[in-house]
Amino acid sequence: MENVERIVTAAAVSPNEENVDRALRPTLLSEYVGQELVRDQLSIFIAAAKRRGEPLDHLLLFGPPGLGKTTLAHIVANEMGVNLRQTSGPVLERPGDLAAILTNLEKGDILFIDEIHRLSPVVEEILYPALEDFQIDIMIGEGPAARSIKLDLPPFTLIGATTRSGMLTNPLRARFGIVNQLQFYTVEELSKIVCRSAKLLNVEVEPDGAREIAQRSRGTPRIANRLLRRVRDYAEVKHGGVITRDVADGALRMLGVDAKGLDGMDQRFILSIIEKFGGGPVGIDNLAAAVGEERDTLEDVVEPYLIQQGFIQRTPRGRVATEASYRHFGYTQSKGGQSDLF
Ligand SMILES: Nc1ncnc2c1ncn2[C@@H]1O[C@H](COP(=O)(O)OP(=O)(O)OP(=O)(O)O)[C@@H](O)[C@H]1O
Ligand SMILES: [Mg+2]
Repeated sequence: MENVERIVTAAAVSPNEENVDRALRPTLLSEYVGQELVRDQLSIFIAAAKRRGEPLDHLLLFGPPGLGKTTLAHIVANEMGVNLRQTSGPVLERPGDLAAILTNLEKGDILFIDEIHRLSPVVEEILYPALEDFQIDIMIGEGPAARSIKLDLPPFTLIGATTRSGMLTNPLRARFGIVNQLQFYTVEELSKIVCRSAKLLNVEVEPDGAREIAQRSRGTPRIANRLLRRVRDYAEVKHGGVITRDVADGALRMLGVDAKGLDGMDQRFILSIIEKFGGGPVGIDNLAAAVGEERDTLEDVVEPYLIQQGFIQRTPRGRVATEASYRHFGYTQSKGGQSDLF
């Protein structure tokens, strides 16, 4: 099914947006806003690895889309002063695809594999000895003449990124020395990101305007940057270009993003639980059918923020709408899960 474009979807929606992403990407750890725990850890590990003249330990980054995994991988390469080779799980179809990349790495390089949970099992097999002993076994020739040879690789660092750490196999996960989970950003952190991006985009934004955008960005820098660009258009056409709180509010309202940053998909998701399934519990497959969206998208993109904000709960019997959901949509929750509009 085609994904309808959501204004607050966390995934990059177009190649053009990926270019903007790149332009707004911080390049140093000190410019990377928030994620303090991750930043503190990495700065120590990076300093130690550099002092020993060794590559950094293999690093796994996980968390919902748009929180800064790719950005962080590039920052690590930059801080280590090494090259970064970028690929992704679905692109590496055959063992040879990965072997070709591995044998071309230089000492200390970083190999960044995005969507690492989507590596095929045969490709993953090649990766194990590569990560552990910096060696790969490759097959040369075919049939009776086929033989396996061992190749030494230069020491390198793998950075794996995934939105679903639960889908990684245990042997793969065990080979990462550092595992970091990225968290949703606070409004203060997102305000900082909006102000920084505004400067880079040459847009004038008042502190209250930045805050208004931050509050409605679903805890996600990519969304904050996207909303900033849309609000900028609105400000230029209607208000001489300056983003004030009122301008941001007007623009976001027009775009259908509500006061909590929930967009049409979030709203449909929560309202289905309340209106079609009596508040839940309801299984994710039934919900996916009810809102016309794929299960994976709901689980990776829509749900994490709604859970973090306390709008829904995941229980063993299915999804449940919380009191906060009922309140947000103007319902009272009466006993027995029935709901009435005030
Ligand atoms: N900590 C941060 N500080 C400032 N800007 C950030 C930060 N994290 C992310 N960004 C901004 O958000 C954009 C999206 O981040 P990024 O592409 O790294 O996300 P991602 O986690 O790799 O997403 P995906 O799962 O979709 O690949 C970046 O272009 C960058 O401008
Ligand atoms: Mg990415």
